[in-house]
Parts: sequence; C-alpha cells; structure tokens
Amino acid sequence: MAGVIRKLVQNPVTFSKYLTAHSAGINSNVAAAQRLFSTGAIQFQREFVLTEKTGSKKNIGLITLNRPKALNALCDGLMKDLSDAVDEFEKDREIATLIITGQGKAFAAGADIKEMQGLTFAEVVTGGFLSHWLRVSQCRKPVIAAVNGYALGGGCELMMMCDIAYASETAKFGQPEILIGTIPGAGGTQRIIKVAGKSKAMEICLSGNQFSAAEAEKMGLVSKVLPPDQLLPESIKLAEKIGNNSKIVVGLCKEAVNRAYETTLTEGLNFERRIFHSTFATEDRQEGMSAFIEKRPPNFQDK
Ligand SMILES: CCCCCCC/C=C/C(=O)SCCNC(=O)CCNC(=O)[C@H](O)C(C)(C)COP(=O)(O)OP(=O)(O)OC[C@H]1O[C@@H](n2cnc3c(N)ncnc32)[C@H](O)[C@@H]1OP(=O)(O)O
Repeated sequence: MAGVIRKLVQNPVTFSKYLTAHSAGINSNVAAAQRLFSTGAIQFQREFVLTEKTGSKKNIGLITLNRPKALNALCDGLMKDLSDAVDEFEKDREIATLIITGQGKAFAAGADIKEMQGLTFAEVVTGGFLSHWLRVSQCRKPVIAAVNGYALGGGCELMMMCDIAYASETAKFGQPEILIGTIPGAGGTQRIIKVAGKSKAMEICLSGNQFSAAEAEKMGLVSKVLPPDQLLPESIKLAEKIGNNSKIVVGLCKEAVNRAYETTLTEGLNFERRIFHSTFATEDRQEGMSAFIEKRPPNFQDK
C-alpha cells in the first residue's frame, strides 16, 4: 500500500487525479496518503524541485533542482517551486539548515533563455519578472549551496544568495549574460564585487568567461572544493554541525553576518553588539555556558 502511494505522490499530477477519482470511493487510500504526508514520511515532489529531509536526525532540508535536461535552467515554474520548498522547510520547526543542489551535470545553467527570449521591456517591468527570486536570500535559516556542476548566470547568482557554498571539483562558474546581450539581473554585479573586488567582478561580468571551482574558492565565492562524491555528504555534515547549535541563536548570528553587507562598519558593530546582548534573553545562551562549565554537551531547546 505504502509503495503504491509513494509512486503516486512522486507525480503530483497523477496524485491529484487519484485524489479526485477516489474522493467518493476508496477513501482509505487517500487517508493513508494524507497520513504519510502529515508524518513527513513522504515529501511532496514538485515538478521542478525535489525535497527531502536528510541527515541522521532528519533535520536537514535538502532541495534538489530537478530539470536536468535543460541543465536546471531557472524557468519561472522552477523558481516558484524553489520558493515554495524554502517556505515549506522554513515553516518546519524540525528543520535546522537547508541545502540546495542540482540534479545531473548542472547546479543551474542560468535563467531560462528560451523563456526570456520573446519578452519585451514592458513585460519584464510590469510582469513581476524576478518576483520569486528573492526568497532564498530572505530565508531565516542557514542555506548551503552544494554546487555540483555549472553555476552560470542566474545559477551563480542563486549560489551567492545562499549563506555558504561548497563546490564539486567539476563545477564551473560564470556570469555569461553579457554574451547574450544582457547583464546579470539577480545580484551578479553586486555580490561578486563584495567578495572578489572590482577588477575580478568586472572581468567576470564584462567577459562572460567561465571559471573553475578552484578559482571560485581562491576569490572567496565558495568556501570548500570537494571531489564530486564528497560534495553532498560534506554539505550534510556541515548542515548537521550547524543544526546542533541553538536555532534561535543561529538565526540571530546569520542576521548579524548579513548586516555587514548592508551597512557601515560602525553601524554593523553596534548591531552585532545588540544582537550579542539579545542572546542573553535566551535559555539556550544560559544552557550553552552552563554546559561548558559542567563539562557536558549542551541541550539546546531553541528558546
Ligand atoms: C525567471 C527569473 C529570471 C531571472 C533572471 C536573472 C538574470 C539572469 C540571467 C541569466 O541567467 S541568462 C543565462 C545565463 N546562462 C547561460 O548563458 C548559459 C547557457 N548555457 C550554455 O552555455 C550551455 O548550455 C552550457 C552550460 C555551457 C552547457 O553546454 P552543453 O553543450 O553541455 O549543453 P547544451 O546542449 O548547451 O544544453 C543542454 C540543454 O539545456 C538547455 N539549456 C542550457 N542552458 C539553458 C538556459 N540558460 N536556458 C534555457 N535552456 C538552457 C539547452 O538549450 C539544451 O537543451 P536543448 O536545446 O537541446 O533542448
């Protein structure tokens, strides 16, 4: 029974037809499927994105961009699915850390050129184009990009929206928009410069040249380069390490680090001090320090 339902839910269209067809009939199957969803035993498989709870405590939300035939080109549907998946894991109190990776030989080969090709200025200005794109950068929980292959254009920008990036030795990066008559539109001209400086940012954005994972690591775009078979296990290990800390304090720490992007050093230092003070209002700060003194591991309650 569970096997049948598992197959059905892996295809949302089939599943929704199934639910309709059986609404008046074999309701026990429907109820069983709903039970599996509600216990989290099965995650809803969207058209362009797979989600899975992983790690030894099942507290890591793994999101896999799943449009491999088009090298995970970021069409509107995929970005909507990605945004929904981030919503799902952000709401789930058990999930500590998110990981985004790609199916096949690409992380993402950029925005969908076929979808953009016919658009006019009026359509992109008035049509809410890019409206789903901010979701990853607005996630309160830490997000790790596990870059398995091409991260080009919007794919490189998506990686930079994440908090930490690990890359496979085979990954390729670049902002090739200039080669197709446009410019990066989701942070490429703004975020590379913060880590790599003006000369590198200009070189990357004006030439459209691809660069290797080793170069990305050297310029600080990714923090670790790994053999392909180690990419996901090492990303999960890092996500679990982060997940062992207090969720509330991790969220505050992420906010403080991100503030450095947006503000002056003096304002950033003031903000950091206030956030530091605010951790003293949490039970987890008390627990962490007590655990150290009592020479035992902390038992954080996310309070
Ligand atoms: C919805 C929000 C939009 C936000 C916009 C934000 C601003 C961002 C702009 C961009 O990202 S512009 C796109 C930048 N990316 C590129 O220019 C890369 C394009 N792809 C390539 O250069 C090559 O595909 C490759 C990555 C170097 C790989 O080459 P390879 O020879 O190995 O494979 P292909 O045969 O070229 O590709 C396979 C398959 O995938 C389709 N495809 C690849 N990239 C895209 C893409 N960006 N958009 C749409 N489709 C893509 C490619 O067309 C092939 O499919 P078929 O044509 O054979 O059906």
